[in-house]
Amino acid sequence: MDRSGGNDDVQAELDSVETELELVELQITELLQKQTELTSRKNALLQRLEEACDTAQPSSSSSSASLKSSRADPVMSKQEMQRYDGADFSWSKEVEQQLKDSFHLSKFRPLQLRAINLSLSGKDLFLVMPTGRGKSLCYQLPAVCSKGFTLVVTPLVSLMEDQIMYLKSIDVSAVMLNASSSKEHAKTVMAGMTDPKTPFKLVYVTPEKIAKSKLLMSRLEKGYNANLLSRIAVDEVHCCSQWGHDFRPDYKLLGILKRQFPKVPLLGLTATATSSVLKDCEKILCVSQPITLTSSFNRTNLYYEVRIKDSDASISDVASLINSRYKDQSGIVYVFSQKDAESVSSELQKRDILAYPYHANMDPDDKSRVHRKWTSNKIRVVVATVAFGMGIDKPDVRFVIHHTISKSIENYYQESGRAGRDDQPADCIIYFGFSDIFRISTMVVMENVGQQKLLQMVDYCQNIDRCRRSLMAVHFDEVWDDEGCNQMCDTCRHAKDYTTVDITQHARQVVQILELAGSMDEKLTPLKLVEAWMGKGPAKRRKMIQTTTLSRLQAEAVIVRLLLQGYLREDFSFTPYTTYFYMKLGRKAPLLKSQTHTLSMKMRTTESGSAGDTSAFETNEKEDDIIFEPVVMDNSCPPQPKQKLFKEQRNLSRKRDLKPGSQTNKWTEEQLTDRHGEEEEDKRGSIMKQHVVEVDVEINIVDNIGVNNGQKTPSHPVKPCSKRKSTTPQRVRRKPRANSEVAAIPSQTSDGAPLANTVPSSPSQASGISETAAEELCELRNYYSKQLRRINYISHEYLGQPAEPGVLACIREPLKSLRLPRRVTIAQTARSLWTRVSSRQKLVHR
Ligand SMILES: Nc1ncnc2c1ncn2[C@@H]1O[C@H](COP(=O)(O)OP(=O)(O)OP(=O)(O)O)[C@@H](O)[C@H]1O
Repeated sequence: MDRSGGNDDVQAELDSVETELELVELQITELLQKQTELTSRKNALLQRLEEACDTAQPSSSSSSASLKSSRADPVMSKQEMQRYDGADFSWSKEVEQQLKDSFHLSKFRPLQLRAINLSLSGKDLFLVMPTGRGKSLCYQLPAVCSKGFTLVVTPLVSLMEDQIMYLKSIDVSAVMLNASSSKEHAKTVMAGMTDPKTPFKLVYVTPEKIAKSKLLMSRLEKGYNANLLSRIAVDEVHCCSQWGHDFRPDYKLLGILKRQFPKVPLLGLTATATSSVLKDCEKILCVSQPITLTSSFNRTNLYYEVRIKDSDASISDVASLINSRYKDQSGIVYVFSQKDAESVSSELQKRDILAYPYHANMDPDDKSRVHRKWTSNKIRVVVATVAFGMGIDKPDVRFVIHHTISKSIENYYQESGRAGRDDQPADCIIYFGFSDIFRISTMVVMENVGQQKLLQMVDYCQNIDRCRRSLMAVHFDEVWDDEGCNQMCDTCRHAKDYTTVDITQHARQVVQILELAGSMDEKLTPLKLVEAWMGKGPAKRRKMIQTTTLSRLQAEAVIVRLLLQGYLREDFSFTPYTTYFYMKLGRKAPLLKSQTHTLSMKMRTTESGSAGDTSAFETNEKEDDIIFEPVVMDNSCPPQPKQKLFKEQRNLSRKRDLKPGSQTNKWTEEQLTDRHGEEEEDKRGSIMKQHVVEVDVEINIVDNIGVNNGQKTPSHPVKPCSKRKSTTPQRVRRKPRANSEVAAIPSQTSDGAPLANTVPSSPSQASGISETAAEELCELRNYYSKQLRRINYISHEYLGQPAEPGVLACIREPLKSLRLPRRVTIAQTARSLWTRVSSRQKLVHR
C-alpha cells in the first residue's frame, strides 16, 4: 500500500480544513466586533430614551444644546446632576457677578455652569467640550471665586502665554512657571504659593515642571497644607493617554498630584477624548470615579465636505474657492509638511491670495508675526502644518481647508474646529488624495494606534452615504440622529447622488496582481499597484495581468476600499533613511477565491470621469503588460543622497540579476513565461507542460558533531516540529566536501524513522548548526508550511511530494517545489521561502 500517497491525501485535506477554519475564525472575530459595536449602540440608545423620558417630566434644569449633554455618572442621580445647573449654591451670586464683571460675559454656554458648580463643590471632573466652546472659563471662574490659587497644567508655553495675556487684560492675576522662567521669577511665584494673601489666582505650569521640580512640589505641598491650593486643572487632559492623539510622556507622571493632594478637586479638560482615552486618563491621574461631562461634539454651524484630490488641480480648486466662496474672508489651509506649507502658500500668492506659511521650523518671531497679522486680518489665509494648533482663538474663521487629510478623526475634529468660533456658518473641507494616505501612514507607523486611527480617517473621507457627523459621533461615543445634521454635510446634502457598484471582479484583479508580485518576490507600493492595474509602467513584459478600464480615481477608490475592509493590508520596511510602504494581501483576501463571495461599494453618480463616475464598472476586459518594481515612499521630500544611493544599488543588483545567464534572471524570465503559458493553456483547456525549473542548489546533510565522552553525539536534538511525516527517503544532491566530518548520511533509518542525529544545513554550510538555529528553522518550517498551505488553498494545488521530517523538511520543501511543474504561485513562493531560510541560517550562525 502506498502509505505516502495516503498520508499526502490526509495532509491535503487537513490543510484545506485548517484554511477553512482560519476563515471561519476571521468571520467570528468580525461578528464579535460587530456585536460589541451594536451592544454599545444599544446601550447608548437606551440611555437616550431614558433621558428623553426624564426631560419629559417637569424639571428646573437649564436646557442644554447638546444631544448628549452628560455621560451617565455612576455616583450621581440625574436629578442630583440637574441641581448643578441651578443657582442656589452659596457661591452662585459671586459666580454670576464675576461672569459679568471680570469676564464680561452675559450668560453661560451649555454645561459651563454645571461644570463650575460641580468643581466648586469639590468634585473631580472631566469636561469634554468641543474646541472653542469655553472650557477655560470652567476653571478660571472658580479660581476667581475661591480662596487661594488654582494650579493649571498646560502642554504648551504658547498656550500659557495666551491665557495669561487674556487674564491680565481682564485684571485677573495669573503667573506661569516653565523651563524658561528666570530664577527670580520662579522664587517669587513659589513664595506666593504659601502666602495667605495669594498674590495670584492661577499658576500655569507645564507637566515637565511638575515631573522635574522637587522645589515646586514641596511648595505646592506647603500651599496644600495651608489650604491655599484650591483646584488643579489639567488642560488637554487626553495628552495623559497613550491612546490620545497628542500623547505627552510627562503627562503620565501627573498622578502624583492627586496622590499628594487628595482633597483638592481636579478638573481635566479636553475637546476630543473618547471614553477609552478618558478611562486611561482616570487611571493615570489617580482620580477615582470622576464625573464626566460631555458636551455634544456637534458644531451646528460647521459644514463638512470631502472633495477628491486630483493633485494637479487641487491648488487651483482651493484658490478658486478662496477667491469666490470665501472672498475677503479669513481661513486656514492645513497641509502635510513644511515644504507643502511653503509651496501651497506661494501658489496661492500667485493667485492673488494673501496667504502665508506657518510651520514648526519657522523662527518664533516669524510665527508670532504671522499669527498676529492673521488675527488682525492683515493676512487672509495661513497655510499651516499642525504646528498651527492649540491656542488659536480667532472667532471669524470662515473656512478650514485640509489640503491633506489629518492623521486621525480627533485631529481633524480639533483642526477643523478652529472654524466658526463665533457661531456663524463656516466650512470645513478636506481634499482626499490617494497618495496622501501613504505619506501619512509612513509618518504614523511608529505610533501606538496610528495606523488604525489613520484608517478611520480614511474611512471618514471615503464614505459617501452616511452623514459625516454620524461618523464623528461614533468616534466620540455619541448617539447621532442624521436629521440633526440639518444638511450641513455633503453626504446629507447630496444624499441620493450615489449608487452601489459590485467591485468583486475588480477586487479579484487587484488580489491577482499582488499574488503575482508576491510570487515573484516583488513588493508593490500603492502607487505601483495602481499603475500595474492600469496597465502602466514599462511595456517590456508580456501580458500577465488583467488591467482595468476604471479611471485612475476609481481604481484608487477600489484599492482604498479593499484596504479599509481588510482585503489588502499595509506593509512597511525601514532603512535608516526612509520608510518603504507596500501593499500586501490582507486577511480577507482568500475570501475572494470563493465564487459566492461578493463585494460592493458606494460611488457617486454625478461627477463624470471622476471617482464618482460609475459607468466603467460594467467592463474590465483590457489586458496589458506589467513589471513589478519597489518604489521608495519618501515622505514627499526629494530623495536624499543616501536614498538615491540605496536606489542605485538596488537597481544595480536588479540589473545584475537580469543579465543573460544569471540564475535569478533565468528564473524570473521563466516565471514570466510560465505565467503567460499558464494563461494561454488555461484558455485552450489543455494540460500544462511539465517543465522543471533547474536551480543550482545543493543540500549538505551534516552529521552534527558534538563530542561527548569521545562519542559522536548530536549537539542538539531535532525538535519534532514537522507535521508531515514521510516514509520515503529523500533524494539529496550534494557536492563533495573536503571536510571529513561532513558526510552525506541517510536521513532516515531503513524503516523510515528519522535519524535523531541527522541535522541538515543550508547549501553553503557544511558545518553543523546550533540548537538555536535548529529551533529557528523549526519555527520557520512551521511558518512556511502555513504559508504553503495558504498558497495551496489559493491556487488549489498541492505539492504532493514526500517530505523529510524535522528540520530537513523545512529546507527540502522549498526545493521540492522548485522542481515542480511550473505552477507559478508555488514555485515562486518556494523560492522566496528558500531565500529566507538561507538568510535566517546565516543570521543564527553569526
Ligand atoms: N459663556 C460664554 N459666552 C460667550 N463667549 C464665551 C463664553 N465662554 C467662553 N467664551 C469665549 O469662547 C472663546 C473660546 O473659549 P476657550 O478658549 O475657553 O475655548 P476652549 O473650549 O478652551 O477651546 P480650545 O479647545 O480651542 O482650547 C473665547 O473667546 C471665550 O471668551
